[in-house]
Amino acid sequence: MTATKGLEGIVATTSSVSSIVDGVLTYRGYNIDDLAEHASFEEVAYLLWFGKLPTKAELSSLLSDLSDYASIPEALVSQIKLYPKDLNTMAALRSAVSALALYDESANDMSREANVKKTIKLQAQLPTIVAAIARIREGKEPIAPLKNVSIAHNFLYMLTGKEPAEIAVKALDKALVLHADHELNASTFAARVTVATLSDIYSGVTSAIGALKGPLHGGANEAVMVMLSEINGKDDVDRYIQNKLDNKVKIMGFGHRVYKNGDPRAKHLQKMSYELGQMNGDTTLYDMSVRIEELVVSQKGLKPNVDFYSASVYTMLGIARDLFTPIFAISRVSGWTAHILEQYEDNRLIRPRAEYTGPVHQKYVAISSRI
Ligand SMILES: CC(=O)SCCNC(=O)CCNC(=O)[C@H](O)C(C)(C)COP(=O)(O)OP(=O)(O)OC[C@H]1O[C@@H](n2cnc3c(N)ncnc32)[C@H](O)[C@@H]1OP(=O)(O)O
Ligand SMILES: O=C([O-])CC(=O)C(=O)O
Repeated sequence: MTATKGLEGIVATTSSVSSIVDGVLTYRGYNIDDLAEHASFEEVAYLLWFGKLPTKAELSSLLSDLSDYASIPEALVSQIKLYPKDLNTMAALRSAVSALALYDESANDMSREANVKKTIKLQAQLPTIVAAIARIREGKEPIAPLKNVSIAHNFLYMLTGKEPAEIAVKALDKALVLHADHELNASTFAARVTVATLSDIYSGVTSAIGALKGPLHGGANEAVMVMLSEINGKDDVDRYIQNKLDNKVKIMGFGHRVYKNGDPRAKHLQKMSYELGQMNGDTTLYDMSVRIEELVVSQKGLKPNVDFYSASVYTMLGIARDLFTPIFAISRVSGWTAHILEQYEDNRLIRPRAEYTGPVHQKYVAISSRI
């Protein structure tokens, strides 16, 4: 038995949810460029869950379910109020989603029907939970979700209590489309491993949130913003990046396990970053990002991934840095749950082997004789 570090190149499952072939990302066979240009996030979520684009009637029924399920239990709000104010938002989200299972009578009902309902509930409730965490940690009361608006619209509204600008809703909606699914990324794999034991959907999503939190995965978007805020304007980019590269420090938002010629989602976020900068009359973050890209591409041959330009996009939308990764979760829960449903459909326990590298033939030594 020989291990492959990080399971690189190992095909661990079959899936019909999304694919990456020759650098092209598709959801259920639809190219991400096409979806980013034309589809709403809710249409994409429907596509991921049910394998086809919704008709008008199907979409309107989904929107109505999402609206009906968007509130969260009062007891959960009370729990969030007990979290420390200087919380880590992803840790808070992980805890809150785990707790959500306690308030769902059907949490352990493993029928397809119950799991589809929980899928839609999780999608509806995650934005409400994230907005509640964001407000409560600032000492504010959470804001109840609006009825009959998109997830992007509702989330921005629940953060501030103000009607969001149409351009902000459109930008966030597109970002949600771009983040919705990504084949067997680490958090999706974590979700599939968890539910393959026939554990419940909340356990799967809680595992996934834990995996997404790390800076080598979803946490990189926040780390990109930390980097941008440490750089003193465009003229300071070269000094800062050179110093990191000379010291072999990774530049967050660059590189990818699967894409070696660039992440197809990055160009959409780059364009949004440019457009939002133009609209706000300040392209500093965009300009800095472009210069960072030039340096990292020329010196390391590494291209930006989905996390790189999303940092400047979210900042220009007025969103706090520590909400970037939770926003990733708001989108990716659509993909996680699509994979969980797929796993349940044709399940087998996921249990690979490890190549043992420790000592052998050890003899037990009584504690009195140990040194
Ligand atoms: C949504 C997402 O999850 S997208 C990914 C988000 N993560 C990041 O942006 C974090 C920064 N990037 C990385 O850490 C990596 O590129 C990963 C984790 C995304 C992919 O990692 P892997 O396929 O395991 O590549 P690995 O980390 O082994 O890197 C291979 C080589 O490239 C280098 N490298 C990889 N990424 C970077 C980077 N961002 N900056 C500088 N060097 C890098 C490594 O140092 C390593 O060099 P070495 O061979 O000289 O030691
Ligand atoms: O696929 C990966 O390894 C990481 C990624 O880009 C994602 O999850 O969107």
